[in-house]
Amino acid sequence: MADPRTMFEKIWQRHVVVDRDDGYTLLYIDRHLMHDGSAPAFARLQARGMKVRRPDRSFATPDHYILTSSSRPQDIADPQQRHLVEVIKENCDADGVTVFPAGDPRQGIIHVVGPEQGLTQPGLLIVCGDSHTSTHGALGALAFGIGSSEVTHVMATQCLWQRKPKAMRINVDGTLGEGITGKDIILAIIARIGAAGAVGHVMEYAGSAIRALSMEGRLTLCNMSIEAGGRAGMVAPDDTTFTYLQGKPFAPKGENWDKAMALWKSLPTDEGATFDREVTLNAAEIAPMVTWGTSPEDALSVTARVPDPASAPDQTKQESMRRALDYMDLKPGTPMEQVAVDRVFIGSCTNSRIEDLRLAAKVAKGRKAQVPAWVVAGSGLIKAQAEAEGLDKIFRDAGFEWREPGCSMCIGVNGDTGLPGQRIASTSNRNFVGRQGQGVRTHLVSPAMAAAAAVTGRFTDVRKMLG
Ligand SMILES: CC(C)[C@H](C(=O)O)[C@@H](O)C(=O)O
Ligand code: SF4
Repeated sequence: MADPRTMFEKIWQRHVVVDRDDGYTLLYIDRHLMHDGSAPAFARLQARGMKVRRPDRSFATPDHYILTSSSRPQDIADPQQRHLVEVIKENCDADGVTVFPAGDPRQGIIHVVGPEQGLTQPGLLIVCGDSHTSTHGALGALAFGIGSSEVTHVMATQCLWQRKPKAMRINVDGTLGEGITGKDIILAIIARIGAAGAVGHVMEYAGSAIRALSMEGRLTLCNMSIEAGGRAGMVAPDDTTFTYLQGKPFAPKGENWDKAMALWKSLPTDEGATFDREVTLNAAEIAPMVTWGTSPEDALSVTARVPDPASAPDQTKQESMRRALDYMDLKPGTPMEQVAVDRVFIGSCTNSRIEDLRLAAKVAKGRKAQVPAWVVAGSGLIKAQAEAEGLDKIFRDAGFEWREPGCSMCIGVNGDTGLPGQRIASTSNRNFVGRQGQGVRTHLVSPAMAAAAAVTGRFTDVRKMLG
């Protein structure tokens, strides 16, 4: 029998065009996903008189610069941003690339749209000029972010030079408590291994708690692999994956489905395959998580207290903790549940899918938001589905704002920002200094925890509010 291989190894090998002596490998790309930020890469391609080589393998939608107050690009006040949103459609149309433009019901955040359209499939090699491309690994694809010049390279050649990453497995065994989500798992993982804990590695998430996760939960988990420094995140395809994919617009049909299934079932890591590193967590020990600092690794249970820099192992760490606490305006020893929030944001490619909105609505139902709270669905289709289920009404009745799909306040390059000094409970993936606006203090939480913060005005253990 052949040597046991990891899922990453199997997918990597299927895409090797050539191995070069200097350690670089030319890989064939199955899917190239693009967003409005890919416009400069397109311009470079055009400057060389070239067109997209495989338009049938390329897909785009505007997300970063789109407004969430209106889906009409004409309403974007900043001419440069309006140009990015409009030109991606023009470029795609000119080269025959499928695009879901502003105003199209399928438009949304590219990492939400890919899986939703069935473009993301097990065994595929997927790239996009965006670090959160790791999201797509939730379906058993190998998916990673690339730089802008690499985007042009893929447009021109459908290939990409890469150094082979190492493989790491994160095992999460046991049963999650009620109200604990994929977001809490990934924050617990990053708190454990650190924001650089997986640098140079592809992370495979395994174990009974991962198998029990829905597709949405797995997408959240893989989305934040990059926040642990991982090159990619993956979950082996199983019945959850197949059920999710079946019938999606770009999923294989009929005989092709059966063929695809045969391949997909061969992808999971073989028994006895070895990883460069393994980490194990117990799902039962994971509480609703909240970040206190300015890195996703600064995460702890909502029942904990703001940590004391004096307890840090070395001086460098002590100083960085002090800086973070200063920016976040938090005092060591304060119970997280006593920290009041000024705003709430439910959205982003981490947590804007239907299950996220259902969970947040369950907490918001019959209660009243104490602070401004936004709900931004990840795509037009999710927004429509939520409306069909009456979730928008639950949110509106509870005083939440229901907006158009896009990256929105996850990054704030689109006008959706907080005010200096505001503290935001956010379902996004980055709590960096200034990420949601100058001087804004971001705390990463799950959609359930965000809704709980909205209706209580402070961080509240959502377990007390469910059931
Ligand atoms: C703008 C884009 C390139 C960037 C990324 O790579 O992730 C953004 O999506 C982000 O989340 O910071
Ligand atoms: S939602 Fe946020 S993290 Fe995701 S692609 Fe947009 S800006 Fe990046």
